Order: sequence, then structure tokens, then C-alpha cells
Amino acid sequence: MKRLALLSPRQRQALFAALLMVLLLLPFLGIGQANIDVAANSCAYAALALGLNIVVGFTGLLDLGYAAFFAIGAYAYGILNSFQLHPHWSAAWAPLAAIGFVAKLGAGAAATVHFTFPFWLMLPASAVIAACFGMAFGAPTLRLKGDYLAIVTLGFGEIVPIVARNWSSLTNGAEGLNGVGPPVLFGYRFGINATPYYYVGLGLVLLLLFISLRLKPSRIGRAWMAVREDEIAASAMGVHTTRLKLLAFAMGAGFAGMTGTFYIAKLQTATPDMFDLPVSIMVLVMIVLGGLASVWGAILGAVLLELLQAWFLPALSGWVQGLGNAIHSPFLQNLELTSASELIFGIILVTMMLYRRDGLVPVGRNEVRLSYEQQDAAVSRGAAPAVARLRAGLAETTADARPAALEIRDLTVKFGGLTALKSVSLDVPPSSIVAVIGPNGSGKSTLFNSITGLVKPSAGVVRFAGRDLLGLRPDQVLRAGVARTFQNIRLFPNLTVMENVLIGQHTHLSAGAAGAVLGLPRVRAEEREAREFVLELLAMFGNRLVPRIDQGVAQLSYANRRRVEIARALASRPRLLMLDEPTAGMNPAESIELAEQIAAFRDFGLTVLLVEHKLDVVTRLADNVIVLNHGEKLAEGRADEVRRNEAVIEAYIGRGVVDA
Ligand SMILES: Nc1ncnc2c1ncn2[C@@H]1O[C@H](COP(=O)(O)OP(=O)(O)OP(=O)(O)O)[C@@H](O)[C@H]1O
Repeated sequence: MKRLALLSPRQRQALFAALLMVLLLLPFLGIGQANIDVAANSCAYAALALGLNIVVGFTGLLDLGYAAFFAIGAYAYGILNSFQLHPHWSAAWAPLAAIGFVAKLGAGAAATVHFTFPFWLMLPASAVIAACFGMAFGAPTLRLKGDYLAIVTLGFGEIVPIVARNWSSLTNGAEGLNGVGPPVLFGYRFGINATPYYYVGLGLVLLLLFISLRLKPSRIGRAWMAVREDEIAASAMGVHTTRLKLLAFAMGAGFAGMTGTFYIAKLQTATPDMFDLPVSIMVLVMIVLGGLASVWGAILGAVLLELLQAWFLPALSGWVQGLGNAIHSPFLQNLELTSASELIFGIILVTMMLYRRDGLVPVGRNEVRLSYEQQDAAVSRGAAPAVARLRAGLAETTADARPAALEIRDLTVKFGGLTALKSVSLDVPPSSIVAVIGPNGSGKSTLFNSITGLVKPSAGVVRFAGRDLLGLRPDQVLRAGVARTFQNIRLFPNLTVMENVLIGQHTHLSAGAAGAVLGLPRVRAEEREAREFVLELLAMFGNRLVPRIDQGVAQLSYANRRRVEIARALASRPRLLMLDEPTAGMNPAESIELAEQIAAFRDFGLTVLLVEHKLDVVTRLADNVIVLNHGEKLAEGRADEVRRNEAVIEAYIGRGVVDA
């Protein structure tokens, strides 16, 4: 797999073309109908895996009831192209009959309607129907996280087959739908020959593969991954997390719905047990085996599991039974491993978790080897292009808005019985730097969280540029022009430096899922420009980050991670930048370097609110300092005044520091 990653894009394209050629010629290679059928089933599983990969792999939503959407797509087609529903014929049906969606069976008063909705129409229609169910189901449940979401989806996955089993008038209950019509293409009726189904399945996989590959590096794909990596940070960077989760859920459901239609058309029957829990688990195992979030991995996992079930398990049963005959063991003679697939899934899951968590085709990060020169820090202060663009962004937003002043009045935050902030008021004038200092637990982070919508204050007013921020979601606060960093660094650890900073531009980019899939020129131009801006922003830190642009942020030094977080916040082109202990973990030289960069931000018009423990940094930077203690404002003034304040010395600075 590593070798594959090393291939140039051209070599990869050639490899893909060769593979595609083999796949297209597969039915002519004399492999037999049974194996072509296995190949067609592999396509169905691969399509399912690609859909679940969007939900679980890209967005990190553990969905254990995915087969429900597969069932919905299957029954949608099955019901609308079979004899299951046969209402009495009336003239009202005539228009549908004219376009071939229904047929009249019998004559006179006994005539009934035979539903014959075409497969080719139902393929996209099922995607839409399943996606609608996905949204209806997701809207109330996607607020849940992790295990809770898994349990709710598990329930949904159980409910759908139960409904199918019991709503006999619609689904024919446990007996299942019979006589589901096969696809008809230009008068050719597919029948039971596996070959045409294989080609349809292959087409479906190619379509879904294309969509997945286009979405993954797009604005939407990045936002999904941001949600997966750190929902709070994603939201603070402007991602409307609920909407994106819903989109992922709907899209995954749509993929499954389409596959359901394909699968049922191929089998020409649908029974509820085809959509039970083991199917959801099987698809999950496929993407874990392939590598979560890995598009090619999902396909590989699906093919391997189908081959395992179709070839390996029957062969294994034969070997074991043969062994049973040889040693006269009735237990082994009767052992049927073909039905033991769930046991095998379990073994695969456990083995993957123990030995290869990233799956067979891990989502690789380039290991960037830096030259000696690149590793040697060349410090820069305020790279001109980024500054120019940030300044232009500020001018744009300030043109019709009021000055970027932050006003906080009587802000009170309570956590149960603990009052973290007591009636705190402060002002951050436009284009100034205000620092908040205070001992641990004095409420500094709570202040930041209240401003950015992460904590709900019990009373008070937070107004920025004349707009009330209280009650807004974190992404709305970002849209209002307020970006922040976190005390404990909340980057998206499995994404690269470039991807992290690109996510900062989420609200400034407009590409939706459709635009990204279609590769519209507007979207491509926007993406190119966004990447350029990232490079410009990173250049603000000299060569500390530029050579590391494709590195996963988890590999960066602590100080560099802080810089990426600042760049990510700046990427949103804020008017107020809130930095929570930006120099924590940096040595004195690095702290001063960063302090000068922050000063440069103010110089080009940004308003900065800063939490900082290093008093020399505060003194160097802050126009005004606010001291918090036990959630209350203890003092306020210029840094030198505050440093001499007796109460501040007592509560925070300590006499030793001042005397020294
Ligand atoms: N989500 C929460 N639930 C309950 N208590 C909280 C919560 N967040 C903060 N607190 C409490 O509120 C008080 C203020 O915490 P906060 O993190 O704002 O302090 P801080 O000044 O940022 O401290 P530090 O410098 O250690 O980060 C502390 O007593 C803390 O334990």
C-alpha cells in the first residue's frame, strides 16, 4: 500500500484505467455465472460501504442501523415494481399507464393496477427517499454523540425490518415481496443473467466512488472531518455541525437507498431478514477492514468480505468436513461455517483493532522530510500578502458595520452551585489588545467560552460591533467576526496543516456538495485561492510551517501547533481574535517572536483579546489589562499599573516576582 501511495498521479491513473479495463472485461474471462454473481454482489457491498464511509469514516458518526436505509431503498423499488399493491383500476391511473409507470391487469370492474415504475427512475428516486428518511431520522438524533448515537441508530436499524415484517399489506410480511420486476434497458429485460447486473453494479460503484473522491477534499468533506476530529473546534471555526452531520447522514442513506434498489432488482425479491442487524455490522466491518475514511479501502473491504463469504467460508467448510471425515469426528463432519460469517466478522474486527487500526488502506499522511535549511527557523513578522488580504477582509467587513468593539456587561456564569464569573464587565476597543490575566480557575476560559457560544451565561450582555452574541451558536459567533484559539489547543489532529487552516475559511467559501462533485470552475477557483491564502497566512510565521504544510498536525511541535491554531483562526478573517494562552509551552524567544506577530495583527486593524500568563508578554502587548480573581474583576488598567496593584500582587503575581 505504501508503494501505491508513492505512485505519481499519472501512474495512479494508468493503474486505475488498467483495473477498470479488467473489471469491464471480467464477464468475458470465462469465470462462470456464479462468479459474475459474486462480482455483482461485491459491487452492491462496495456501494454500501462507500455510503457508510461518509457517515462513519468521514464524519465519525457511528451508525449501527445503516441497513435500514438499504431496506428503504429496496422496498421502495420492490413495492413500486411488483404485484404487491394492486388497487382497483380507475381512469385516474391512465396518465401513469401512458408513461409506463403502471399497467392495467384484467378488464372491466375486476381490473387492477400493476405497478411497474422503471428501475432507472427508481435508482435516483430511492436515493432521495432514503435520504429523506435519513434526514427525518437524523434531525432529532444527531445531537447525540458516540455511544448514544450508536444505540439510537441500532434501534432504528431494528425497527425498519420489524415494520417490514409486520406491515404485511405493504411488504407481504416475512414472506417478502415476490415478482419484483428486473430492469429493462432499451427493450432488453435483465432476467436472471448476472452479467448485466454486474455492469449496473459496477456503474453504481464508479458513480459513488467518483462522488466520494470529489467530496473528500472539498469544503464539505473537510467540514465533515473537522466534525469527526473535534466537534467543538469545528463549530468554533464556523461549521454548522448539525447541518453537516445531517448532510452526511442523508448522503450515506442515499447511497444505501440506491444500492437497495439495485440489489432487489437483481434478486427480484425482498424479505425483511435481508436487512437485519448483521448486514449493518457487515458493512461496518468492511470499512473498518479497509480503513476508516479511506474511499479505496471501503471498496477493498467490501470485495474481500464478499469473497470471504462466497468463496472462502464454503471452501473452509469443505476442508473442515473433510478433516471430520478423515478423523471420524461427527462434530467436524457437520460443521457448517458458511453461516458463521458473523463469527468471522467479529474476528476481523478484533484483529484489526489489535494489529492494524488504520485498516488495509490507511488514510496516509505524507511523511514530510525536511532539509536542514527548512528545519532551521527563519523568523518572519507579518508576511505582507497575508496582511494585505486580512486587511482587505477587515475593510470589507467594516465598511458597513460598526467598529469592532467588544462590550461585556455584568456577565455571570454559573456551573451548578459554582459561580465561575460574577458580574464581569469589560471593553475591548477596536484595534486594541486587551489581556485578561488571573490565577488558575479565575474564570478566564469561561469568559472566552461565554463570548464564543460554548457556555451559556446566566446573565449579562456580550456585544460585538453592536451585535448581541449571547444565545448564538459558536459558528454564528464566528460568522459575526469573532475567532478564537483554545487553551489546550484544539486542532483537528488527523488532518494536515493545510487542511486545518482551510477549515478556518469554511464560512468564506461557498462550495456545496453538488458544486464539489461537479467540479465547477467557480469551486475550483475558490479552492485554489483558499489554498493560496493558507500559504500566505503560514508565511507569517516565517518558514516554521510552510515546509510542513502537508504534515499531520499531530506530528508538529507544541509551539507549531499553537501557530497553526492561530493561522486557522486568522483564516476566518476575523475582526476580533481571541487567543487563549497563545504562548503556553513556548520558550522565551518563541514567546517574544509570537508577541511581535500578535502586535502586528493589531497594527493592521485587528482587535485582540488575550488570555496570557506570561507577564512580560502581556506588558509588551496589552493596551489594557483585566485581572480576574475568583470570577470577579479584581483590577483593570495599563500593564505597569496592574503590576503595581497591591490586590493583584497578593492574588496573582506574588511578591517575590515583583520584588525581583
Ligand atoms: N464546564 C464546567 N463545569 C463546571 N465547572 C466548570 C466548568 N468550566 C469551568 N468550571 C469551573 O469554573 C471555574 C473557572 O474556570 P476557568 O477554566 O474559566 O478558569 P481559568 O481562569 O481559565 O483557569 P486556567 O488558567 O486554569 O485555565 C473553575 O473553578 C472551574 O473548575
